[in-house]
Amino acid sequence: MQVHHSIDLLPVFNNAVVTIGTFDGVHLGHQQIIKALLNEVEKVNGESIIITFHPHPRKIVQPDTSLQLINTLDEKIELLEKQGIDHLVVVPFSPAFASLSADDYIKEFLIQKFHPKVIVIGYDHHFGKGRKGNYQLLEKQKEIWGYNLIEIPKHLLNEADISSTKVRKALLKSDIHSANKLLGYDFFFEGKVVKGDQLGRELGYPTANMEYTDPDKIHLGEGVYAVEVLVAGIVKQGMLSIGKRPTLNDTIERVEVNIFDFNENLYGETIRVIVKSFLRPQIKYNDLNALKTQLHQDKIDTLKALNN
Ligand SMILES: Cc1cc2nc3c(=O)[nH]c(=O)nc-3n(C[C@H](O)[C@H](O)[C@H](O)COP(=O)(O)O)c2cc1C
Ligand SMILES: Nc1ncnc2c1ncn2[C@@H]1O[C@H](COP(=O)(O)OP(=O)(O)O)[C@@H](O)[C@H]1O
Repeated sequence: MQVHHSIDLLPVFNNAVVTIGTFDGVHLGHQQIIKALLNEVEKVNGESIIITFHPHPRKIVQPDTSLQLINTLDEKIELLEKQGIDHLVVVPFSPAFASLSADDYIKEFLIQKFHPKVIVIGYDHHFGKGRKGNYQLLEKQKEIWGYNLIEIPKHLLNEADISSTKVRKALLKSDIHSANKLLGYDFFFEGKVVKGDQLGRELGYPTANMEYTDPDKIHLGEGVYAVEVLVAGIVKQGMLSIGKRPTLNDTIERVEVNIFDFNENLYGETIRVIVKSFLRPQIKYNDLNALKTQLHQDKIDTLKALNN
């Protein structure tokens, strides 16, 4: 997959089959759209192109809203790469781009930059200033510009009943089971390992405390989870805790992971956590000994969850 970060340096595409969208999550619904796209590509012997935007359009149009995205841009690139797309065009979304009228968006952007043979689009897709452009407008102009228009049928999108909003809601309420089912892969996030209170090692369970590396990445809800951890390219098993450490009367939410069969210094490293299943909520224990007993049980439960 070729990734293009500028719309002024695009190659000349051969029978471009394009689809446009945010694709946050690259969930099962998105994967259906991509299948439809690849199907058309085969028919016209063309090249598959996904057009996406960065930063997220909402950040430009409504600058005050805080975003909680399922994927960072790098994660999205990685996930789309696996779908077998030829080109990903990451359009730098700017106020100037946002102010293109729907007609100009079609003419100056879609036609001039891509000369599409086929446009594959969801029934609810909107584009151009004030989100005025839609499927009907593309339909009206298809003879003028000579593209074929394929609508992703409503039932295909609705039947699966999958949306990025649903995935976000599930993640926020710690429902990793539903989130992973909707995504069609296991949710993951990355963080830089920072210093904690150095208490973990005393308990016998050292935990790498993580700081999110991307400010727009969604924060998984509180709880204890069975996970896999990717450390320098190697997958390890472990248990993740997200919470305010009620036992210690802490007030800051910590994201920390104890990696099994591992004993190395990770400070400053970036690690990836792949979240497999929810074990339990955060609990306030009477003392550290009770917490330690629970951590022992969590490890047993994690191994059971990961290895069955
Ligand atoms: C799997 C796991 C589960 C945890 N569950 C709880 C919990 O239920 N309640 C709590 O107060 N702290 C919980 N913790 C957090 C511990 O209190 C924390 O790891 C310990 O205080 C060490 O902190 P440190 O990394 O800053 O040294 C959990 C940690 C892990 C790794
Ligand atoms: N099995 C392990 N799991 C997680 N971190 C480990 C492990 N073994 C060694 N470490 C290292 O020890 C640190 C965690 O120890 P801990 O006593 O909890 O300190 P802190 O409170 O600073 O996180 C990690 O940041 C990492 O550098």
